[in-house]
Amino acid sequence: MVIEYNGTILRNEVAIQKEKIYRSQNRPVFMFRIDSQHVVDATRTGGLARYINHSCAPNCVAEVVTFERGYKIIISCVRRIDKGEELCFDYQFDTVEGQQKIACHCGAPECRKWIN
Ligand SMILES: C[S@@+](CC[C@H](N)C(=O)[O-])C[C@H]1O[C@@H](n2cnc3c(N)ncnc32)[C@H](O)[C@@H]1O
Repeated sequence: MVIEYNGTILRNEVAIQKEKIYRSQNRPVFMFRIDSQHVVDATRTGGLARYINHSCAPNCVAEVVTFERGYKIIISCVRRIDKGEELCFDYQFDTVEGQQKIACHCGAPECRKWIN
């Protein structure tokens, strides 16, 4: 394990409302989907893991671990990481029809060109 992605677990409906509020306040939004019903909101309560970028050839993986009392998002390395190397994982965003595409700048030879 490298780091835990901390934040507040929200139901979808609440997350949608919160996102609207953050955007109206010009805040960057940091959210991680854990399943079809829940999102971890790291915008106000999150730690450093929220700053981890996407890569199509990542050195880490994000896994959702389910407990009796909730969830944890664990970021683990998938290979040796050199000192000073940026941490990254594959966001595995779903492609949503009509949603604005985000160009990927990971720079990997196998880059898929888009994050979503
Ligand atoms: C959780 S934030 C990551 C931290 C962010 N780079 C920052 O400085 O706050 C996710 C956002 O970062 C940007 N991002 C992350 N990985 C990227 C990549 N490989 N290429 C382009 N943009 C990326 C996208 O705008 C994405 O929506």
